[in-house]
Amino acid sequence: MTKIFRYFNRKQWLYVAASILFIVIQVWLDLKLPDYMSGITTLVQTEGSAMSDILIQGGYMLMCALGSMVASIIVGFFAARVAAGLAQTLRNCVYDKTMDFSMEEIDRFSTASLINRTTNDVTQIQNLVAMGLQAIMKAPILAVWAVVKIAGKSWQWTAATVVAVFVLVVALAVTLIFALPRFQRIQGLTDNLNRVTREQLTGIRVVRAYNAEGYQEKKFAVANDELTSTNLVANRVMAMMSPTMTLINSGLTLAVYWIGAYLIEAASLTDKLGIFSDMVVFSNYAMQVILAFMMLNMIFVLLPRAQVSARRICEVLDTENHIYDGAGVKAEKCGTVEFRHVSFRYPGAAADTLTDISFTARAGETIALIGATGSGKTTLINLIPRFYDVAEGQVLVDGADVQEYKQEELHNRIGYVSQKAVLFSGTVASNVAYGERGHGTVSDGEIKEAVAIAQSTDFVEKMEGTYDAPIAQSGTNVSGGQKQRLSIARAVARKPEILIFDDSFSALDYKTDRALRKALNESTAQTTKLIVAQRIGTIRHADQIIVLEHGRIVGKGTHEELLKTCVTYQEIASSQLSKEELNNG
Ligand SMILES: Nc1ncnc2c1ncn2[C@@H]1O[C@H](COP(=O)(O)OP(=O)(O)OP(=O)(O)O)[C@@H](O)[C@H]1O
Repeated sequence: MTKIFRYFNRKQWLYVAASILFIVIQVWLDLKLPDYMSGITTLVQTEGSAMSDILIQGGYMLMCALGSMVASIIVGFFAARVAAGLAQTLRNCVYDKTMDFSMEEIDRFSTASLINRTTNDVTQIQNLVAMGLQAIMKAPILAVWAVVKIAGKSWQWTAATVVAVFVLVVALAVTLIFALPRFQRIQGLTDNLNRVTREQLTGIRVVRAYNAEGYQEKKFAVANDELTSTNLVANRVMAMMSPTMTLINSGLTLAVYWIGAYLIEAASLTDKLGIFSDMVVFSNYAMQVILAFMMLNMIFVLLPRAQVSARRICEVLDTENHIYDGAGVKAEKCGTVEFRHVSFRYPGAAADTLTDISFTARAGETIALIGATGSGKTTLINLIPRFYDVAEGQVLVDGADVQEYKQEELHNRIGYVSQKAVLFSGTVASNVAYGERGHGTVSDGEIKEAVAIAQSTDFVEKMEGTYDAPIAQSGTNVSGGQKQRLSIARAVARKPEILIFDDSFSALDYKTDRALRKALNESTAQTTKLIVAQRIGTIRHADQIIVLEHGRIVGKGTHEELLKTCVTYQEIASSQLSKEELNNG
């Protein structure tokens, strides 16, 4: 939890210092009240006291109470500012860190957990700081000050207060021992619930089409029940604290008056009044001590959760990113890609996904990757933008190892179209001109040109607002093929040296596929293209086709060469092409 304090900025520390000042003022005013009360008790019991004297004392009490209220409001205001500011800083830090994560770290934490850590966990810290700043600071100041005030009054009363505080501390400790592990589980179970809900909502069409609502509901119910029951146990344990506190509080008042009754009875007539007055004052101070611990109790309700959240946030913030920037490369942008004896294994996997991959794509060439599903095509191209680092060998872009590049420099050389087309909420234009490319922003003309190359002009110009037509989150208001074409337009608009298409033509009809490839070849003749494809038709004119099987290259060459030399390619081709097409190469 203390690690989180390093995220306070100077201004927030100033607010904390100001809060402490106002808390001291508040405690001083609170503890002045019993003094005036003692004065009033004495005045009431003294013969000949004037009413005006009592009213004056009462007026002072009122002023103290009002002053305390104002100080408390000011502290609340500062605490809210500090808490909200810290929450904002933490959200920014976690978000920035997550953005820097490589796929390895994202896979390790899971998307649902990262979202939860950025939102729910940060809120837990915010709540603790908002409440804690008032209570954590006030409680010890109040407790110590009140103890100083009552010390020396009567050892019997002091002993009763010590016993009450001891019982209170034991009750707090027992509660924490039971509740803390449960609060730890609650955060993990919340992640799980988020994961199940997310999965269900993103796959809602499949769920409906397969009448799997019942199955999903059961999955959700299991996650929900587990979270609810853990929550219930933890909260029941915490709920015990409030009556325990009230019991101790009432018990102490009773003890103070009981002891007081004996002391008054045993005292001489002249001392009786003094002891009675002391008793009233002492019981007030003793209440303040208990109040301080009750405040701490409030913190202990929030602290365990916040502690777990702080640990989860720090886990993200302290994670060493496996992929870090290289020193930077000044290599001329020409568009060559070379794999030199590359092997790769996913973290935790038992075997290599790619083994000894070597090939070269020269500037302007089109390299196609084909192979059965799971043969490693996506994995291979993901090594070029350095989504993962190789285990062995080297991936070179423009003659330099990708690990030597600053990631931004590397990504500026690449236009990447992922297997699953991704669009962001915004407009057609904002999606096509997305991101930074290192050589100025994408102009309107370039957007139109890229949309035309991606064979999207027709449907974009039919949309209401054309290039400014809204695109919903994840592109749910355009079709799968339209989404793919806009993703291609986005890559083309970057005008990179290297274009990577990961099975990006799969949702296109044959006519559009052909037209798009023709337009791409004409307008991006100088650009090196790496195309993952399932259809032979998409890649048969590539300069080099690489055939992958179980993560190894089993064939390399042109369509005609592979038809003669590579059995795997022949099998793929014979399943897709007619006899004449096969015979004609
Ligand atoms: N993030 C990951 N973590 C662990 N293993 C993975 C991960 N992604 C892919 N794999 C595994 O690596 C292998 C190669 O997957 P990859 O996605 O590269 O295949 P592919 O040839 O692109 O398949 P497809 O044509 O179906 O897209 C598969 O066995 C897959 O299970």
